[in-house]
Amino acid sequence: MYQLSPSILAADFNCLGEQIRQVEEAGVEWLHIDVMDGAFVPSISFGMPVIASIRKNSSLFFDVHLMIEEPGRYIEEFKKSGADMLTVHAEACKHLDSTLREIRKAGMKVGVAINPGTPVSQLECVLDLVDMVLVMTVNPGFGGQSYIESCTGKVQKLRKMITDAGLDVDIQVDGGINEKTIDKVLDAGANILVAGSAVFGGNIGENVRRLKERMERR
Ligand SMILES: O=C(CO)[C@H](O)[C@H](O)COP(=O)(O)O
Ligand SMILES: [Co+2]
Repeated sequence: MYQLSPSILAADFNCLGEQIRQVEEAGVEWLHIDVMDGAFVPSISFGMPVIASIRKNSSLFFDVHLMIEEPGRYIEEFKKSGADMLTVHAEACKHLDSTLREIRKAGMKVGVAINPGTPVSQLECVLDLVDMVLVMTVNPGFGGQSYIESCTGKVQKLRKMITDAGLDVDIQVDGGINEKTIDKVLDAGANILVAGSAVFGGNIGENVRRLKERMERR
């Protein structure tokens, strides 16, 4: 299964509902929602009230990327706001195993993310608890950054780890994904692609069509 998950961090918040409607109309099924706390990452974005508000008018799969310290504190609140999946950073959880189990128990899909400086070996003990691993391909905190080349090898390694373990886990990549970088991440084994600037910069429908076309060739 391949999915394009547009990151609303790059959307125009003055007409957020309308822009989400446009990606939905262009045939996207997932929406990437970046929550930042100003502690785990330098920047602050938005939280549950915004998610609850956009939930009212969208049936997209809400893929919520939590760039917050100790996200285990807010699992129920994110569930109530309408999240379908919570992805937490391995670096942000003191008790990663129990946080991942709690997300599952709350009835959501489970994701774990790693920063560019974190090796994939760190995930070995939790791979069987997750539906998806998010390999950050930029340092988290801001949209519009350039893809970090060393992350391609991490995706390859992770795909091998998952296959060798006989598991069915999605690999998401996030940061600097565009028409120039899309083929190498797909070749490396990623199947869920986040794109912010490459979707919301310019003609949304046309951007989605071009990126999806590259994924559908696989
Ligand atoms: O998690 C993120 C930043 O921390 C965003 O999802 C990411 O930056 C997407 O933006 P772009 O496609 O413009 O790089
Ligand atoms: Co993100």
